[in-house]
This record gives sequence, C-alpha cells and structure tokens, in this order.
Amino acid sequence: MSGLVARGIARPYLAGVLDIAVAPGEVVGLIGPNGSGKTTLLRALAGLSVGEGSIVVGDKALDAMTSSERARRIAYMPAGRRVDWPMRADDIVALSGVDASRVAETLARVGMSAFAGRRVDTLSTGERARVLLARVLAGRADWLLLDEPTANLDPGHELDVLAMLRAEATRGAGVLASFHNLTLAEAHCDRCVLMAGGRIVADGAPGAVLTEANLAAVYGIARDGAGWRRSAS
Ligand SMILES: Nc1ncnc2c1ncn2[C@@H]1O[C@H](COP(=O)(O)OP(=O)(O)OP(=O)(O)O)[C@@H](O)[C@H]1O
Repeated sequence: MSGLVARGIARPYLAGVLDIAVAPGEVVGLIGPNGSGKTTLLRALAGLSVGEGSIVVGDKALDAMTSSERARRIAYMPAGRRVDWPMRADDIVALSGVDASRVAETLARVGMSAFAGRRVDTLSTGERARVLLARVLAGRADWLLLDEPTANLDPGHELDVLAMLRAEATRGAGVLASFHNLTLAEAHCDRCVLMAGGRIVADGAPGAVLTEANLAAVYGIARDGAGWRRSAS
C-alpha cells in the first residue's frame, strides 16, 4: 500500500491549491488556528467535498472507488460530538459494519465496555467522543482522517488516544489527525502540517514546524518555561 497523496486540491475556503501526502505507518498532526482550513482539508481528503485536484489512495484514485470501498479504506471522524439518534453505544460502533466481537473489543480499547448498553445521549461529552472514536477504529481502515480526536478528553484519555493512533500506524495505517494541543502534537506525531489562512504554511518534523517564528506568525503565541503565552505583537 503506497501513500494517500493529494495534489492540487482546491475547495471553497481553502486558499490556492494544496498538496499533502500521508504514508502508511505515519501519524501526521494537522495543526493551525481556528478557521485555518483543517476540517475543510480533512473533508476533501475523505471525499466528502468535490473540487479540483487529484486524491490517490494507495494505487487508486479516490473518485474511482465505490462508496463501500471508500468506507473500507478511509475512516473519517468529524469534530462534532453530537449524535442525533438515541442509540446504544454498541449500536453506534456496529454502524461501522463490524461484528459484535469487534464492537466489544473496540469499546474495551477505548475504555467504554461498561457503557456498551447505554444510550449515547446519556453519556458525557468525553465518553461520547470515545464511543465515536471506537466507531472509527473498529473497521481497521487503511487511512484514518480524524478531526480533533482528543477534543473533550481529560489528559489521561488524551494520551490513551495518542497511543491508539500510534498503534494504528504500527499495524500499517496512515493517520492524519487535527489537534489544537500543540504539546501533544509535537510529542506524538511523526510530522506536523501547519495551516494558516486556508494554506499549508509548513510541513515537516514537529520541531521544524513548531518553531518560534511559525508559532508567533500563525498563532500569535510563544513558549517559555511556564508553557504558552501570547507573543508580543
Ligand atoms: N459553509 C461555509 N460558509 C462560509 N464559510 C465557511 C463555510 N465552511 C467553512 N467556512 C470557513 O472556512 C474557513 C475554514 O474552516 P475550517 O472548518 O476548515 O477551519 P478549521 O481549521 O477546521 O477550524 P477550527 O479549528 O475552528 O475547527 C473558516 O474561516 C470557516 O468560517
């Protein structure tokens, strides 16, 4: 399986055309301020929007795949935690098309076994986030496109999710996930792609992307011994 390679991607709310590639076995952090285009890019890569550019997944163009083939090869997790149907947690995970034993195994993986029979509308936001993550992980897709998979989670569960993403990469999946927690992205991603104003402004090793100059220019922040602070304007 070669990479997920997108070239010349143009969509409303992205500026110019974007190129991005994710290799199997890689965890790539998609970072950038609110409104910088992360969700728009993830949706484009998942085939959820139409526009210019080519997206090749392994050896096949995304637009040449049937919807079931896409779903098998690419798992997409939106940032929203809202679930409109009052379904049980295990039924939500089963929507991924896996059997009951895989549902149970994946709920255990995200620490939600005890909640399998609970209606998702009665779960806390972080609990619901873990069920929605289980739904995405259950199918063992080749590519995981995850919009803020650690949002709403406490620090322990944030680390658990990063470990799960690493495990997915170790089994050969390619992972592209957006994050606002730069400390986590830096520590746990092989590569970071930094967006600003609908463009990719840096793509490389975390240390090469999260530079003082990029942090100041894109986020208006700086790092010191106490953590993050607003940089001088
Ligand atoms: N349907 C729409 N109508 C108008 N503007 C839109 C629409 N969809 C997206 N945008 C704009 O496109 C830009 C990129 O949005 P996007 O959701 O991709 O950002 P993001 O980087 O994921 O942000 P966040 O970190 O806040 O989730 C934003 O300025 C947003 O307001």
